[in-house]
Amino acid sequence: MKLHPQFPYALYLVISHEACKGKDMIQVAQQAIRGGVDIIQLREKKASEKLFLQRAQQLRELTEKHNVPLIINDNPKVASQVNAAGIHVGNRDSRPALLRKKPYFKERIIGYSIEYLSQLDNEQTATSDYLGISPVFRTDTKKDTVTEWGLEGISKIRQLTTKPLVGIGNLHQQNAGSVIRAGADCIAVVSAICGAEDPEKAAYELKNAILR
Ligand SMILES: Cc1ncc(COP(=O)(O)OP(=O)(O)O)c(N)n1
Ligand SMILES: Cc1ncsc1CCOP(=O)(O)O
Ligand SMILES: [Mg+2]
Repeated sequence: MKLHPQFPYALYLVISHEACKGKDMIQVAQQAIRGGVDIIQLREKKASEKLFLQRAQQLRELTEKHNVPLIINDNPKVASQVNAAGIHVGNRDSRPALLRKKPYFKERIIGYSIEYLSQLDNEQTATSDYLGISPVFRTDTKKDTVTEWGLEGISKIRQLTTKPLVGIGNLHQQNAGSVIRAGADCIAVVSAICGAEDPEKAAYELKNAILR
């Protein structure tokens, strides 16, 4: 597979304390980096702002050491407080076009979730650096979703935009290759790595399935 020049990452870990199910989140992230994860998003939907910030700071130390970009989900304040590489937002969050006007986000990565085809024509998509195809397949990790895009949805979106496409939602070693072949540039996972017995091995095998 060929990496997208504007988003040269193939395997994207979306992590939270909760998804690690009792394991230490920083250790899971460290193992995942060893296994080949290229970029990490911290997605804390239930933590207080204080805990979110603490976890973001810990993850930032680790990712900085390994030169892995850290993306913060939803929260621009936490992103700038930890000097993150960027932010991921959806339709119920801060708008990419408004974020882009803030000095902090001028040169940072902004990811935007695609839930409706009509979003491809909006200003938010135009100002974003990558699009999350959300979800590719229905998943228990995020239940408030709209469109289950499937492989056909990815192919369709691929024909309509040259933006980097990140597939997310119930992706694992067995379907990662087909998601890339359908037109995605990158695979994002929560459970396939955070919930794995051996996160390093899970990341390594996923990476191989993507690059094969
Ligand atoms: C890479 C990636 N793609 C999509 C999402 C979903 O974002 P959003 O629609 O804002 O939903 P929440 O994650 O906030 O529940 C994502 N986080 N990452
Ligand atoms: C954050 C997010 N956005 C769309 S699906 C999803 C969760 C993906 O989790 P999993 O990889 O466990 O299916
Ligand atoms: Mg969001």
